[in-house]
Amino acid sequence: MFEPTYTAALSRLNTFTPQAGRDYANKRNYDDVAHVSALSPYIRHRIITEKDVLQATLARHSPQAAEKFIQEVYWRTYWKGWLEMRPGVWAMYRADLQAALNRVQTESGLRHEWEAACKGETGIDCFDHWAKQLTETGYLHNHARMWFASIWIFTLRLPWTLGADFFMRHLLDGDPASNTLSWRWVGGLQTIGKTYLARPDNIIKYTEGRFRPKGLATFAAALEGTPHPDRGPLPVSGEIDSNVRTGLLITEEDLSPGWLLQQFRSRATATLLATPHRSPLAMNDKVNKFTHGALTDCVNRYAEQLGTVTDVTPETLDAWAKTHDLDQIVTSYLPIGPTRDALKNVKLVEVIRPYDAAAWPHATHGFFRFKEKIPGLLGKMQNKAA
Ligand SMILES: Cc1cc2nc3c(=O)[nH]c(=O)nc-3n(C[C@H](O)[C@H](O)[C@H](O)COP(=O)(O)OP(=O)(O)OC[C@H]3O[C@@H](n4cnc5c(N)ncnc54)[C@H](O)[C@@H]3O)c2cc1C
Repeated sequence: MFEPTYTAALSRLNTFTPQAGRDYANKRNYDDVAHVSALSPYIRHRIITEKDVLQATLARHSPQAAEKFIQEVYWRTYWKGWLEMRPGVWAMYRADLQAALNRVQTESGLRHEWEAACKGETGIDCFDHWAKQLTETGYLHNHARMWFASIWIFTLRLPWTLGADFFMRHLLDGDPASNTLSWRWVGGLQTIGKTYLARPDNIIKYTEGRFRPKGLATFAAALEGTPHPDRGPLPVSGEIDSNVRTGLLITEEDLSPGWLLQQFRSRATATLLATPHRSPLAMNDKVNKFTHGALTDCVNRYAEQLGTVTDVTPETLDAWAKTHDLDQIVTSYLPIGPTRDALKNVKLVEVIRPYDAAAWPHATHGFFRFKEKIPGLLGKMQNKAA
């Protein structure tokens, strides 16, 4: 269903764009991929960027007509900015997940229920269907993700971190900010006291009667958790020194390095995948293949500007830089998440895209406040290179 190439991303964008106006606003909540873009695996890895998607949308629709779709694209941006200012939430998720996985090792009842949920063997037919759809295709509609997370937390009463990890292992678009914070939102940890309850009438309506679940939780009491850490400063973009020997690092966080290559000449390029670090457990091989294929496609697209290309690991990156006699390694900013964690001991010049730099400072509170800035952000975006 998802070919990991720029050509496939562009083709999907072109096919979807005519629908990004009223059709999307009216039908996007139906659990049917025909009414949404299915662009997330591409945008997540910046095979095409948020800016590409927004510009294509605005070339076809007015900002008013495509308001809903534009807002959805900005949800990703908002979540990323929010997490950048509270990196402790990601660290807490990873620690709580490890604790939940330890419980799975020692508590056979929990292990049994967790395995049944992951295999789609709970007896709740819609939930079982989505579990299988996710593991088989690497994609779920947004509404299905919300219902699934809600049933996981409030009906099956499983630890939310295990559910978030299940998504991270199988989603082609598995994203530390969107995934962690959406699961927290469903469980009532993100917007304090506000939970999301999956209701049978809503599922019947938006699956057009395919599912009529019985026995779902009728009440969703917010989970208890540590309060949000205080908001910290945003990261500052690195400055490229154009007088020294420079290499480029490409990671799965940004597979459109053209905007960086306009700023310096790369003597050599290193490529690094941190996909296996998305979970302490084994990743679905479809996810590994998707990021690997997308990285190969990126290298082929930019081959003439990259110099010698070498696959590296966090452990071999320094040695690679020495071999090529580099003074600096430039990369697109690594957002909070597994790639950043894996490279925490390596000195890099991380450059933040102007799109992110303009939007992230507004992710201070809830999305409601953020979305008021969207018209201004769209205006700024048109004048910036990336
Ligand atoms: C529990 C849960 C977990 C999620 N985990 C992830 C994840 O790991 N990775 C991920 O990319 N998205 C995640 N989402 C957000 C959202 O479900 C997906 O981005 C969306 O379903 C992707 O499908 P699409 O491209 O067809 O979306 P469309 O409806 O076509 O939307 C267009 C684009 O807008 C962005 N977008 C839309 N809705 C959201 C949203 N709620 N939050 C953030 N961005 C959004 C995506 O980039 C998407 O490609 C999660 C949502 C929930 C409720």
